[in-house]
Parts: sequence; C-alpha cells; structure tokens
Amino acid sequence: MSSGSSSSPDPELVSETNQPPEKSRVFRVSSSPDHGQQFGRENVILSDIRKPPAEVFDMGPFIYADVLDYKNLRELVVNNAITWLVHYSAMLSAVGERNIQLSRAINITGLHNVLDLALENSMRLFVPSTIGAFGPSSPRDPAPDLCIQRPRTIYGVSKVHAELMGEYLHHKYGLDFRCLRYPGVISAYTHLGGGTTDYAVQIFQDALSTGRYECYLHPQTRLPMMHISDCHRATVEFMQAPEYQLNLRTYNIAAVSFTPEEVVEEIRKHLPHLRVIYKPDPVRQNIVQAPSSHGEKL
Ligand SMILES: NC(=O)C1=CN([C@@H]2O[C@H](COP(=O)(O)OP(=O)(O)OC[C@H]3O[C@@H](n4cnc5c(N)ncnc54)[C@H](O)[C@@H]3O)[C@@H](O)[C@H]2O)C=CC1
Ligand SMILES: CC(=O)[C@H](N)C(=O)O
Repeated sequence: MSSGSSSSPDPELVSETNQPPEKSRVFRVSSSPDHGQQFGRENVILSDIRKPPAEVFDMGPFIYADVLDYKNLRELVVNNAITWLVHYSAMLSAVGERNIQLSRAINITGLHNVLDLALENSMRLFVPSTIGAFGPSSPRDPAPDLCIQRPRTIYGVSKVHAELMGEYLHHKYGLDFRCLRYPGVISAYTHLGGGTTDYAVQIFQDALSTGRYECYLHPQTRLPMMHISDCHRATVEFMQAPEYQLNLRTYNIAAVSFTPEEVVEEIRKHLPHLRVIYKPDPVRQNIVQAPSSHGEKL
C-alpha cells in the first residue's frame, strides 16, 4: 500500500456485478488524482507512511499505514470494513539495489503482511508486478504471461515472489489475488520513486523547466512504457473482471516501447532547443541490459 506516487494506478471498489457493495470499502493507496470518482470518494481510503500532496489529501480519506506494522493494518481493515486491498507500497528497482535489506523488508515482509490480512479478512487483493520481474533469460517480443523469470534485482525477485505467493494462496485457500505486470508508468505529474524507467518522466519535466536533460541510460535503451490513464483503466477493468473469466492470477499489460533517443526526437519537435547529454549510470544500465542489446529487460 502506498500513496506517495501519482504514477500509482487506480483500483476501485466494486462487486462482481460492478456495483459497489453497500458499506464495503477498498483500502488503497495512491495519490492518483481520479481515485474514488467511480465509486464514491468515501469508499476509497488511501494510505502511506509519507504525507501526501495537499490535493491528494483533500480528495478523500487518507490515513497513515505502515505495511510493516501488521497490527495497525489489521485495525484499519477491521475498523473500516475493508473489502478490497490494493497494495502499491514498494521500493523500486534502482533504489532497491542501493538498499537491499530495506527493499526486502518492504517488498517481501510487507507483502506477507498484506497477504495474511487479505486471507484473514476475505478481501480481494491486487498487487502490481512489473516488467522487472523478467530477466535476461526471459523470452521477449512479446514476453508471454508464463515464461522463464530469473530477474537479477531484489525488486524483480520480490515481485516474482509476490506473483507466486499470491497464486499459491489462491490455489490453496481461494484468495482472490490479482496481479498485472506493469511497464514503466508515465504521466505529467508522476512523482519519481527511484525506478529505472523514471527517465521517461524526468525528461519532460526537465525539458520544460530547464531545457536540458542528463540521461542515465544509453540513448538506444528500449523499454516498455504505458501512460498512467491506460494503466488505471487496465487495473480497474481487471479488478472488476468476474472470477470465472480469469485463467491466471498474473497477466502482462503492454502499451508502447521507446528509447531515450526517440523521446528526445519527439520532444524536439516542440522544444527544438532541448539539450541532452547521455551519462549511462552503471547500476541502472545494468538493470535494463539484456545480453545482446541496450535494454528491453528491466
Ligand atoms: N511506477 C512504475 O513505473 C511502476 C510501478 N509498479 C508498481 O506500482 C507500485 C507503485 O509504484 P510507484 O508509485 O511508482 O512507487 P513509489 O516509489 O513512487 O511509491 C511507493 C510508495 O511506497 C511507500 N512506502 C514505502 N515504505 C512503506 C511502508 N513501510 N509502508 C507503507 N508505504 C510505504 C512510499 O512512501 C511511496 O509512497 C509498486 O508496487 C511498483 O512496483 C510496477 C511497474 C511500473
Ligand atoms: C518498471 C518498474 O517497475 C519501475 N518503474 C522501475 O523502473 O523500477
């Protein structure tokens, strides 16, 4: 669970028939600007351990929740009669490599707390996975939903763990676990959480504010991306899908793929004076590097 980023997608509270069940609530976590619009702002509770921007705070209920504090989470779920849980809290790929212990705690221990809570309280649970759950040996173009996954980051490993735990608990106990592997999520307002795909947001912000951008990836690093509005729609539709329509618990979703060089070319059509220098950062370049290309894997 988290609310810190406007890149977090927007699940909603609905029943199998797409009607919000009376008195039911989703405990969710994101600062996405349109949260709650579809099913009523009081029915969607955001949470984080960080203070949200004022506009997010004013949009509806917002509470403090630390995914490492099980008792606190349990109180929140019970006291608010939560029926759906949407778990966005995580440390992303690049920051995760700088603090593996913390990443393991938030991404794995936090996930276990949320899984236990969802089981104990019969909640529907959504956890996003990522293209970072693939690795150099995964097939590509397109990567199938089911394939080899041997990521080489703690972020990727933790997300594969989440996919497998959710699937296991679904088969063993009937947990309604749902998971989508997101590409890099981009929007004009995205707060940058320390991911490897962050450049695709930062470059627009810097182009407008300073007219210069220093790119930490090689210019030909091709990565899958998706605009946040498409990510919201996919997530909400997936959450609303009747159980019988799901053959898997985890699916890929895709939109576009592009390189820094291509983005620069497009931006220069509007801001011809944009100056870009490429200084590939070994840590982040290594995260995306496939054996014979400049990217395509996270
Ligand atoms: N942004 C992207 O491009 C993609 C994101 N995702 C997934 O979407 C989710 C959200 O990603 P972003 O919003 O971009 O990440 P972010 O880094 O912007 O937000 C993560 C949030 O988790 C919160 N958090 C950290 N420790 C916590 C704790 N102990 N308890 C509660 N909250 C805590 C942080 O305060 C922060 O607001 C993550 O699970 C990520 O793996 C997946 C693929 C792509
Ligand atoms: C694609 C992701 O999961 C995230 N944006 C990251 O780069 O770590």
